[in-house]
Amino acid sequence: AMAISDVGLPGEVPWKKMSAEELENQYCPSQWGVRLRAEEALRTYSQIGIEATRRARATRKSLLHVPYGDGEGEKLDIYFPDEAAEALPFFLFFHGGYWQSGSKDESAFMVDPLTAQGVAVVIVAYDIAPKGTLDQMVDQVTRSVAFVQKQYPSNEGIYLCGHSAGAHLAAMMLLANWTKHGVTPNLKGFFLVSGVFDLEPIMYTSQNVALQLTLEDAQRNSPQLKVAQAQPVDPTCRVLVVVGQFDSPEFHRQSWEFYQVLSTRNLCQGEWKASFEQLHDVDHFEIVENLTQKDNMLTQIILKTIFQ
Ligand SMILES: N[C@@H](CC(=O)c1ccccc1NC=O)C(=O)O
Repeated sequence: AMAISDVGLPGEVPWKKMSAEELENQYCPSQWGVRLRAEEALRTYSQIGIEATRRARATRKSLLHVPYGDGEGEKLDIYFPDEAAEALPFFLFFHGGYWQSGSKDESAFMVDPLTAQGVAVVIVAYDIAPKGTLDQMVDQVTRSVAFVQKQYPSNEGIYLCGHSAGAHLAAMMLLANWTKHGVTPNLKGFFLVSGVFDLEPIMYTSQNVALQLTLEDAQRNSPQLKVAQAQPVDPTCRVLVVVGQFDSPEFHRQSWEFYQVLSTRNLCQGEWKASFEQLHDVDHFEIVENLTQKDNMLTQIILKTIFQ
């Protein structure tokens, strides 16, 4: 089969040497599970998310469908710990689904174990494609973070977590210009779970039918290309890049290369306090499904980071 492109240095951009079919497969997470077949893996993920959300809404104090902007899709859900407190850490979650599926209403996976330890959890909705463009989604996520800071100015830290496409949106917040939002959020940590940080290969997959990314869109929205020029907001802010053992080689490469660029001393002084973790025995979906469990490795890493 024809390679997508023959330009680029060999070894540096392995995806450019792949056939269209191979690239499609590398960027189809449900093909890589070891326990369930594709449709079953997606159905299980959705069922666990729906059940966790039902439970969170039934058992936790919450504010649901709170508008963070004027748009119909600009809503977020806040779940609170049982004990009222003035100052809480806030954990914001951005769901995945390749910027074209998923919703906040089936993504409250981590609410139970985090609120039980005194963390407020915010599940953020954004306008997925084709309604929303990538630039609009990045702007919405930026405004959702600014909104939480404005509503809870005495928060004990804002932690951003995203999965897959949501990890991309969270990573874009490393580049945000907060001055035009009238507030600097108290960002203390990023948890980037099985993310995509260089969007160019996505252009050559079926995902781009809905996304319609041009090369300029992809480059402008690729934290992999832009983060070296960004200023760390707070030198103590941690960035954890995590990928599942059974994520595809391309997902492993995306996470590893993003961690590498974060750990490289950059032009604007300093570097991010980044770490990299490959989580044992989980695929692209189990890595998030397991956040419903308090004794899960990633849940423990998140709690340790928040309460260190
Ligand atoms: N169509 C994709 C679905 C997918 O990628 C996905 C689904 C739910 C949550 C995250 C996902 N991936 C990245 O955003 C697949 O079959 O794997």
